[in-house]
Order: sequence, then structure tokens, then C-alpha cells
Amino acid sequence: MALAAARRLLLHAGSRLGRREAVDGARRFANKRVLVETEGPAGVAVMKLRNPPVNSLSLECLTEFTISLEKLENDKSIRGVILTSECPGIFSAGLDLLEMYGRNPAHYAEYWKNVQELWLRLYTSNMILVSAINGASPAGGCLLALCCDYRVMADNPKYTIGLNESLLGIVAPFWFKDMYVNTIGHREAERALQLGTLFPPAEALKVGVVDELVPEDKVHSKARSVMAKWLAIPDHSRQLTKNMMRKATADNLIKQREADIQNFTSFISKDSIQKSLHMYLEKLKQKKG
Ligand SMILES: CC/C=C\CC(=O)SCCNC(=O)CCNC(=O)[C@H](O)C(C)(C)COP(=O)(O)OP(=O)(O)OC[C@H]1O[C@@H](n2cnc3c(N)ncnc32)[C@H](O)[C@@H]1OP(=O)(O)O
Repeated sequence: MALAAARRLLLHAGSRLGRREAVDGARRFANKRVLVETEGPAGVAVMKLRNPPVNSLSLECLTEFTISLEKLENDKSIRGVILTSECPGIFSAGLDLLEMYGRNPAHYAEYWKNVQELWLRLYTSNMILVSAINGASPAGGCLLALCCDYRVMADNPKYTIGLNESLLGIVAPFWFKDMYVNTIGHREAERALQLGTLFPPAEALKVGVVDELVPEDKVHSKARSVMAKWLAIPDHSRQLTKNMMRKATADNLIKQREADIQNFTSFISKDSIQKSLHMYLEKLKQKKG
């Protein structure tokens, strides 16, 4: 309830801000955790996640992300979005583990509903989405990138990308899996999901998790030049083609959203799963020394 009210407020405030900025010619709007700039080539917005330290997808971050996308979808002048990060060295650490650990079932259900919402909006967006992956991109971070039409990644061996859920003792839901299969094929997806593989850039390129590697300082310029190529295609034919390719995967979740929320909630509430998450969070802490 409270979140729905916050969402309405943000949308309202955002649209007022958007109008003022259009008058000023400064094409930019921001929530606390997502910055959207529309300077540069006409019709293109750059969306930057800025939820330090690691751009984890907290409930607030997911909500702001979804609202920003909704605003861009409603702005008929925007045809493409470059998705990137403002946090140095991190694209996104994925879903916020603290939203899935030590909370109550109602919270897990609310959180998961918002994860579904963002995924459906991103995956089925009519806009051209290009990700400029400028840092580590595990699990939900990889999910964001996989929703895009093209993925450019910084060629820095310190960065990895992949759906690593099984390393945490949790299981990627069927719609994460479906999108992985759509992107890298059944055999590679099966192996990578079971092993929870986090691919360094060269391997991510080889297996098809990303489309192109470039030196770190070229990620944004490359994303822009890729965008220019995609913008040259007529919107209606590109959009219908995208829809044809993605609809079945999205519909598969749409027809069982409630059951998927129930599944997630009962799975994540299990003592054994909470124990696994606790151990993983401890491991993250210990890593620091
Ligand atoms: C059912 C399907 C569900 C889930 C899908 C998911 O997305 S689950 C999330 C999976 N994500 C991960 O496994 C990533 C875990 N994080 C990391 O590997 C590293 O943090 C990362 C992203 C490589 C960055 O490393 P770095 O050394 O730069 O930072 P550090 O590890 O010290 O982390 C800083 C603080 O952030 C906390 N944190 C990291 N990831 C998350 C996260 N996903 N959710 C919540 N919090 C996260 C980390 O614990 C540190 O916290 P601190 O209090 O400062 O100790």
C-alpha cells in the first residue's frame, strides 16, 4: 500500500520535473537511485543505476527503476535506452540479499512482485535497450543485461557476469532460466545455471552472454554507436520482431505470476534457504578481511 502511494508520488513529481526540464532544455530526471539523462543523440536516454556501494536491487531501487522506465516508455520522443551504472566497477550486484533474508513472507511476496514487474517491463520494452556493462554483473545484474537487445561489456578480467544463484544455495526461477536459454542456448544455460558460472569477459563473449567487449573507457561510446545502428531500423518492424521473439517467454510468467510469487515466498522462507543466504552474506563480509 505504502509503496503504491510512493510510486504515485514519484510518478507525479517526476512528470512535473520532466516538464520543467523540457522547458529549460536540460533533458534529465532523477530519482535517488536511478539517473536518466537524455542528452546526446536524439531519441536516446542513458539510464544510470546509482545505488552504492554495489547497485543491489533493493525494493526502493526496483521501484525507482520501474518508474523511470515507465516514464521513458510514455515519452514518445525516446526510442532507445542505454543502461549502465554510476558505481565504479559494479554494473549491479543483483537482487538485494537483505530483501530476501530475515524478513517475513509478506515482504518476500511484495519484493518478488516488484522483481517480476521490472523484468516484464524491461524484457518486453518497445524501446531499444543496450547495456553498457561497466562492472561486475552477477545474478540479477546479469538479468538486467540479458533483458537488453545488445550487451557491450568492459574487457576487464576483474568483472564477471552470469546467473550464479546456485552458488548461493538458491535457484534461478524459470523465467531467468528461459531468458538464459533464449540467449546462450539450452546446453550452455544448463551447465552455467547448475554451476552458477560467473564468466569473465572473454568467456562471456564466447558463450554469448555478451555481444561485444571493448576497453573500459570505450564502453559508453561503443554503446552509443551500437544504438545508432539499431535506431536506423524502422521502429514498427523492429518492435514487431522483438515482440515475436520474446512474447512467449514473457507470457509464460504473466500466466502464472501469482503462483510464481507463492513459490518464491515459500522457497525463500525455508530455514535451510535462509541458512544458505546467511552463510553467503557472512562470506561476503569475511572477504573484506
Ligand atoms: C531466487 C533468485 C534470486 C536471486 C537472484 C540474485 O540476484 S541474488 C544476488 C546475487 N548477487 C551476488 O551473488 C553478488 C554478491 N556480491 C558480490 O559478489 C560482490 O559484492 C561484488 C558485487 C562483486 C562487489 O564486490 P566488492 O568487493 O566491490 O564489494 P563487497 O563485496 O565488499 O560488497 C560491499 C557491500 O555490499 C554488500 N552486498 C554485495 N552484494 C550484495 C547484494 N546482492 N545484496 C545486498 N548486499 C550486497 C556486501 O555484503 C557489502 O556489505 P557490507 O555491509 O559493506 O559488508
